[in-house]
Amino acid sequence: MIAIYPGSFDPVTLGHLDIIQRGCRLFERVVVAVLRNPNKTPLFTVQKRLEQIRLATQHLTNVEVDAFDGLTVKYAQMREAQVLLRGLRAISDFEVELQMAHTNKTLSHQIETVFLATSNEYSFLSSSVVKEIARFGGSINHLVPPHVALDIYQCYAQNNQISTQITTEAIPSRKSTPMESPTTEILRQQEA
Ligand SMILES: Nc1ncnc2c1ncn2[C@@H]1O[C@H](COP(=O)(O)OP(=O)(O)OP(=O)(O)O)[C@@H](O)[C@H]1O
Ligand SMILES: CC(C)(COP(=O)(O)O)[C@@H](O)C(=O)NCCC(=O)NCCS
Ligand SMILES: [Mg+2]
Repeated sequence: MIAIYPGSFDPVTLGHLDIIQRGCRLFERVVVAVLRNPNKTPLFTVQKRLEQIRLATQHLTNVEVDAFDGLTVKYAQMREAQVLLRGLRAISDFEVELQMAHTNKTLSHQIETVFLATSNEYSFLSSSVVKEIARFGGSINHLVPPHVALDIYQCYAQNNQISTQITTEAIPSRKSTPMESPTTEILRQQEA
């Protein structure tokens, strides 16, 4: 069975990765699908988010990472997937997720939404929380993969939104120069 795990992933967190890893044990294939959403102003481009997720999931053999636009169920049909995989953290998620699942059911009766409950340690974690902590100089090393932490710090540094108040322990050791993209650099090193 093929499952689509759709979302914004701006950026991918350890909470998302936990859902992906557990999904991989349940389904033959998990397609992490990043929505190209013209209504949102994300921190990272879709291309960058794809790179971040690919690097973070490269140890998983049955994961694919892709971008899509339009309706999620149409994308799922195109990929011949039977399941939409989503995570649930709290009641607040439940309301939105249930509405989404019901809407999707009206659009395609064949496709089932499957929810995985968040793991305890990630129940508070969201991409927004990560960005907020980083913006104000806190450490995010326990919340996202190292290459994503570098990307975020770099992004805020470039935007002058992060200040000298970032403590050195908040920033993982880095080899790249400030203007380079750490994720791209890591991918390049691995391809070499
Ligand atoms: N910590 C987590 N545990 C379980 N599921 C999660 C977690 N974080 C996100 N998800 C799930 O991943 C899917 C994609 O979520 P999304 O890309 O909106 O991430 P987010 O962390 O909620 O980001 P944002 O703060 O931008 O809303 C949703 O189903 C969401 O419920
Ligand atoms: C992308 C997403 C799954 C929400 O992702 P998010 O949890 O990252 O906000 C949802 O907005 C979506 O499916 N968008 C595509 C448009 C669509 O299919 N809408 C109908 C279902 S609400
Ligand atoms: Mg969300």
